[in-house]
Amino acid sequence: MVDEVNPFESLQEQIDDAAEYLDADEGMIDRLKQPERVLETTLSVEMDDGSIETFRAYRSEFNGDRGPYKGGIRYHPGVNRAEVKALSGWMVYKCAAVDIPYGGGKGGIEIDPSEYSESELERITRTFATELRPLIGEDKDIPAPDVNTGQREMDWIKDTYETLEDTTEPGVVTGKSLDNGGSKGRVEATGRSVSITAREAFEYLDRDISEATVAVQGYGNAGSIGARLIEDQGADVVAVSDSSGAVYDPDGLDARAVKEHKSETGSVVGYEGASRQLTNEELLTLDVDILVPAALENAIDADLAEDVSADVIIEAANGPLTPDADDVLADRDVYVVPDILANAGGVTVSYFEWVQNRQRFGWTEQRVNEELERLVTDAFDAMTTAYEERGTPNFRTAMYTVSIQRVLDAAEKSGLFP
Ligand SMILES: NC(=O)C1=CN([C@@H]2O[C@H](COP(=O)(O)OP(=O)(O)OC[C@H]3O[C@@H](n4cnc5c(N)ncnc54)[C@H](OP(=O)(O)O)[C@@H]3O)[C@@H](O)[C@H]2O)C=CC1
Ligand SMILES: O=C(O)CCC(=O)C(=O)O
Repeated sequence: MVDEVNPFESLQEQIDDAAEYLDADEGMIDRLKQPERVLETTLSVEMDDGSIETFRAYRSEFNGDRGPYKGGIRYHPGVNRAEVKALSGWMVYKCAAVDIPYGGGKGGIEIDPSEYSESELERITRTFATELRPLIGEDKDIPAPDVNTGQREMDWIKDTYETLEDTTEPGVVTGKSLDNGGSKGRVEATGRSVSITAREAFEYLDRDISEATVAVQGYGNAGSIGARLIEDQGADVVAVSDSSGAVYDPDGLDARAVKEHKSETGSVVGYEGASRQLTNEELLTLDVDILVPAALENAIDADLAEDVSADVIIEAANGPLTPDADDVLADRDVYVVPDILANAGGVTVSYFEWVQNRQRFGWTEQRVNEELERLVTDAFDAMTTAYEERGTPNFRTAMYTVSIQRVLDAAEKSGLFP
């Protein structure tokens, strides 16, 4: 990872790059480059042995022009203020890309959750939810899962909020378990948009995805399901990795079997169907057709980008390429489907979950997946149209021009600046 690149500065650079193609007031663009507010707090929590431990925690509300703030909660030792600000900004432009009525937010706790028991994690999460209570609500700010959080944490947050508020408000968080008001298809949704956008990119380039080879960095929710759904289109997933290393087989791994192995042993490493192990760096530069970074920010910098051999990159992770890497890849004609579209399936089905919660009416999985397909392919078309008509250097800048214009239109038409 390239730690010295500040993801918040990357976000601002991405906005500036797109603004060059828009006829927008400079002040309006500056307004879209800063969060509206950031909560930074310390959680003090009792451990199982009776000691007290403290944790830094954050929630950034970036922009609410198009609707309530929306975005996940991350548990990771690398969480910090700049990262959370960047992630919340990316949410704004992601929700606008798929045209769902949300702004952007993101939160996190600086913690390695693998070092804590389930009961400690529950107390940590409930303490965070208590701190978040004044900010969140189904019309205000709606958290969801991100790295190292999932249904369990969302259920705890919902329960804490509803208890403190003495209400029933399932739409206060999304990504909940089905038993607690979650949506069918939410667990698979991020991987599903990864696979839909891979298919669309191959169609756009007039290539056959069933002939493609694929490497996936990160084998959690986004990466493992993305791999499985791309494999279902006939492609060969030849390499996958997690934080312990990578496994490789030129004839193709079995994405489901690797996931089972990881669930049983904690890592993809040691999967017996692989012909050999690789480092994460070797995986990122493998000679494959599709590369799917699905771990964390800054996985590929300009130097590494020179050695990337894939033709198409589908950004399942948020912010996996530095802006300099983007420039190198555009010069080398590597197509990058940007995070704000490729992984937008997660927040899109979160939106469907929120709609179902408000309607008190559950949708079938078929309906969820059809609506997801429609919103993601519409966004892909809007991106490629902007790419061709505006002549942007890459898909990312094209997608940002579409998203920023939508946010600007909402702000202007609401009479924000009479
Ligand atoms: N979950 C969601 O709905 C969404 C997630 N995303 C983004 O997708 C990315 C992954 O999130 P998600 O799948 O939810 O998270 P998970 O926690 O489910 O998985 C993260 C995966 O990344 C791996 N990883 C972490 N560090 C490295 C590293 N240095 N090298 C290789 N692999 C690494 C982890 O390995 P290990 O298992 O060993 O810890 C794990 O397999 C993030 O950028 C997130 O913001 C975007 C949209 C929605
Ligand atoms: O489902 C959501 O609301 C947000 C998911 C998320 O954090 C993301 O898209 O990065």
